[in-house]
Amino acid sequence: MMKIGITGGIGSGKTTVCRIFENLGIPVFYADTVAKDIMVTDPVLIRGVKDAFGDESYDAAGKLNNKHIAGIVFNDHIALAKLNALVHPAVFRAFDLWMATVPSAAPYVLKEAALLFESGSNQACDQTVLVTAPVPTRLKRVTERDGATEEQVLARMNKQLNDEEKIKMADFIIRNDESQSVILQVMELHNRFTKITE
Ligand SMILES: CC(C)(COP(=O)(O)OP(=O)(O)OC[C@H]1O[C@@H](n2cnc3c(N)ncnc32)[C@H](O)[C@@H]1O)[C@@H](O)C(=O)NCCC(=O)NCCS
Ligand SMILES: Nc1ncnc2c1ncn2[C@@H]1O[C@H](COP(=O)(O)OP(=O)(O)OP(=O)(O)O)[C@@H](O)[C@H]1O
Repeated sequence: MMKIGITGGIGSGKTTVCRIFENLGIPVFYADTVAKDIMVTDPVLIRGVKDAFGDESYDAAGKLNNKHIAGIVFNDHIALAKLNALVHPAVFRAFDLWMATVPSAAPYVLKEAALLFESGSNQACDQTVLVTAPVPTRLKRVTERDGATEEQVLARMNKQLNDEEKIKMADFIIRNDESQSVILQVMELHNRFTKITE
């Protein structure tokens, strides 16, 4: 089964784009959502997170204290590397398990990940798609969506590769800058990927 990796910086709109592919019947693995899920369900990972960032990383009910962890890792690159080293291998394993559940009739699957290139996960994909949008647009989207400050969003942006670097690595680009139809761009790629697998 052909695997397409899809990525984009914070607020680029990759999840929005993936919802369109889902409406076309394409199975999508949301790595960021799965990461959040396993961080509260995988006992080995929970122990590792507590050891690295303190017991206050979880509340009494076992809910992840996102603010606490984000406050540490997006201000300290060594702490972020430690978190990534704990979470990313577990997400790779979850992806392999998910692949085994995909209906064989699906023409291809998408793996959506904020850190597709940074984590090396692109190497296990047949093709890659990058969703781009100008930085001011992305800042506006995320501050409105999450109620975050520009500084908080910039701190995350600075921990991700910039678009210039990712454009060089990606096979296809979807421009989500509101100047052209995203649906048409998705349809064009969908037709191309479907043809490859015919
Ligand atoms: C640090 C955490 C607790 C912050 O939680 P919070 O609810 O505030 O943010 P959320 O998970 O919704 O992420 C929002 C966006 O932040 C950016 N971001 C998240 N984690 C990272 C990271 N490790 N490096 C760079 N950017 C990141 C992405 O653009 C992501 O889509 C959480 O993001 C986390 O556990 N991250 C580690 C897992 C990870 O690497 N996820 C992303 C790729 S799989
Ligand atoms: N073309 C667009 N026009 C208007 N709003 C948009 C557009 N694309 C995305 N958005 C909005 O911008 C916000 C960010 O989009 P989305 O959550 O898809 O981005 P993302 O790349 O998945 O972000 P993150 O890395 O934070 O997970 C959302 O609130 C979404 O509804």
